[in-house]
Amino acid sequence: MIEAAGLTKRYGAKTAVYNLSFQVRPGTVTGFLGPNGSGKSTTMRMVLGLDQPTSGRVTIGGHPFRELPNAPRQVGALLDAKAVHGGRSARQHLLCLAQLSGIPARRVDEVLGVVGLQDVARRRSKGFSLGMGQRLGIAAALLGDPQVLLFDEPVNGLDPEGILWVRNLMKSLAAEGRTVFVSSHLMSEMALTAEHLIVIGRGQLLSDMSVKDFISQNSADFARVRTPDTEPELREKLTAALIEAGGQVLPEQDGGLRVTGLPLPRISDVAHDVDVRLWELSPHQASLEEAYMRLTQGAVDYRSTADQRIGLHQQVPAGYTPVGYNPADSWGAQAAGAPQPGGGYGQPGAQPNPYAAPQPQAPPQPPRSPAPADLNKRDNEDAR
Ligand SMILES: Nc1ncnc2c1ncn2[C@@H]1O[C@H](COP(=O)(O)OP(=O)(O)OP(=O)(O)O)[C@@H](O)[C@H]1O
Repeated sequence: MIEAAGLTKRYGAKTAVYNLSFQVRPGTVTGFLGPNGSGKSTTMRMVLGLDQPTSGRVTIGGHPFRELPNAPRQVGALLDAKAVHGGRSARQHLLCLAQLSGIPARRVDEVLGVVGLQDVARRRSKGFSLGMGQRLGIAAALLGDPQVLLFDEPVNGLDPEGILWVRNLMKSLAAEGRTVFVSSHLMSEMALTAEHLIVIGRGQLLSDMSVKDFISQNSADFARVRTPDTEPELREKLTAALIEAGGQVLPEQDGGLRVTGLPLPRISDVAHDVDVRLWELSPHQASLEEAYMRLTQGAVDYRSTADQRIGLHQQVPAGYTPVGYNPADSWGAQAAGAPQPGGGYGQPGAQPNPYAAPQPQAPPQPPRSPAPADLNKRDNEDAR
């Protein structure tokens, strides 16, 4: 098990990870999701002892990585697939790693077979495609047959067949009882691969729950309604009547309406009562990708100016406390120098929120906006 409590990392003035607490359990694939720059790699580097936390603590099986006896046999990781000596062949690269960790050479051939690189094992890795490089990185992670595996964006550069292969590999490793922690910025991919999700934004925990719970909490049902395009006033009339009847109504880009809070028959009755004809009345479910984008939209560092114009830009609200694992119940409360675990911003004992101060370069923030119309394209296309 991987356990983080109050994990914080600052690089000078930049807070990359803030007060992060979570557990990654054996026997399941845990997806680690967040937009670009949200702190996934920094967190993984701290798990692996490659970066020292500014405060807080992270352990594997109860020990900080650097104190693990024979760490390469216990923990395998793919962090940067390009971190390979390009002049060496795939086999030589793995042999060097194996020798450093006292792993027998026959294991090198085994893992080359597992990742499907046996036929190119003697080719220099500098000629490898991005996907082949990812496979070599995965082979290196598997070398010590470890119980704990971390993969940072393992499907980067892989073709659909490669993506499916990684997905099945992660699941089979977890089914063998291993702890599998996989980062991605793609909700759709994680929904197919992981059973548990840890979502972060700007280094902070946004959500920590099973994929099943994430779906049921975030994939709200809604109705799509369209009135005749030729009579725009009917749309306005129906909107007012539906709101009057207790529904929430959002306009969609194609002229339709997204209605929540009213069952379909009631919407039909309301339309009939105000004498509005309908061209469409259909049930839908918000996609998982949309739910993820809504969750993280306040925590995206890099964004198209077009997105800003349509009001997608929000800050993580001050005082926001994610629902999830609270390490105050275990050893987290004792972590040396750790901020009060579980203390959200604005709570007693919490460190000052580094994100609460207005960002000087940030554009003016609109109030929390309804679901942006352009996200509705994936209606009824639940990623699962
Ligand atoms: N060595 C460093 N020095 C300064 N800032 C850093 C350093 N490493 C990371 N950061 C910053 O910390 C933040 C988190 O970066 P990190 O690479 O952990 O995010 P990420 O979620 O892995 O992003 P991506 O999905 O783009 O790989 C970013 O703003 C990044 O610029």
